[in-house]
Amino acid sequence: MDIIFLRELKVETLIGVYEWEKQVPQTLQIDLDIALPDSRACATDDIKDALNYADIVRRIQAELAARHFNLLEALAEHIAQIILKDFKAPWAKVSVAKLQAIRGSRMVGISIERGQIK
Ligand SMILES: Nc1nc2c(c(=O)[nH]1)N=C([C@H](O)[C@@H](O)CO)CN2
Repeated sequence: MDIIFLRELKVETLIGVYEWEKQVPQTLQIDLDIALPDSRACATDDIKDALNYADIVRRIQAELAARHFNLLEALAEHIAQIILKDFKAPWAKVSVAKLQAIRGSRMVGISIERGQIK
C-alpha cells in the first residue's frame, strides 16, 4: 500500500470548548497519512494519476478558516471524512495537536484512523 504523508502542517483555526477559544484563533499542528487507491502515479509520473497533496492542504485550510469545533476529536473526524469521501482515499490517519495548551507539554492532541466502509 502506498501512503502520502504530511508532517507538521500549521493551520490557524477556532478550536476549543472555552468561550475565549471561540473568539481567538489558535495554531494547530496536523499530521496526515493517506493511503492511495492505486500506485499508478509511480509508473506514469503524471500528476493526473496522483492524489495531489496540495489540493488536500488547500481544502483543509479553507475548511478550518470557516469553522469552529469544540473538540480536536470532531475536527480530526471532519478532516478524515473529507479525505475519504472527497478525495476517495481508502484509509487515512489524521493527527491534530494544540501547541502549548497544557503547561509543561509541547503539544497535546488526538490521532484517529478511518477507512472506507465496504
Ligand atoms: N479530549 C479532549 N479534551 C479536551 C479538549 C479536546 O479537544 N479534546 N479541549 C480542551 C480545551 O479546549 C483546552 O484545550 C483549552 O486549553 C480541554 N480538553
